[in-house]
Amino acid sequence: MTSNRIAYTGFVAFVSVLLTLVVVNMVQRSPDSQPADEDGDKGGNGETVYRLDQVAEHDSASSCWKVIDGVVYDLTGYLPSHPTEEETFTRWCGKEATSAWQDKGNGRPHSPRAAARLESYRIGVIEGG
Ligand code: HEM
Repeated sequence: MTSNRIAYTGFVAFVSVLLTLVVVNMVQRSPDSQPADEDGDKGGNGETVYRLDQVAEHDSASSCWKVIDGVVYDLTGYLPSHPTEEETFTRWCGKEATSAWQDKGNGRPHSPRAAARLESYRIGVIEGG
């Protein structure tokens, strides 16, 4: 009787551990089951992949996304800090802005300090980019 009970307890413990492992495995394997931001799809490396038409919806000072070198940045929060008149910065919101970033519209590249700033606004990559 006692050995039966021990066997039963052992069996229940075994099944519990097994179930826990199965559940943990399922949760780890399905990052896609979490909703992606703004309709973006999760790419292979876990970064959100956006299409240009999704970026194009964020074309104003109230929501300003730009694509630079295939990377998507949400620069809404940076806008007030940019050291030019607002329009210089906002005219590129919602757009592919690599060339504007590279030459500032005046032929001069941004500084390494500016490039470091940029990285903190990264939200994903562009589809096929
Ligand atoms: C993509 C469109 C952009 C345009 C057209 C643009 C243009 C300019 C212009 C005209 C200046 C001032 C003049 C000069 O320094 O030569 C400037 C300076 C600056 N911009 Fe931008 N900018 C853009 C995006 C950005 C972004 C995304 C950041 C950072 C997140 C940034 C950070 C800075 C900083 C820190 C400066 C001061 C000078 C420097 O460090 O290079 N800019 N930008």
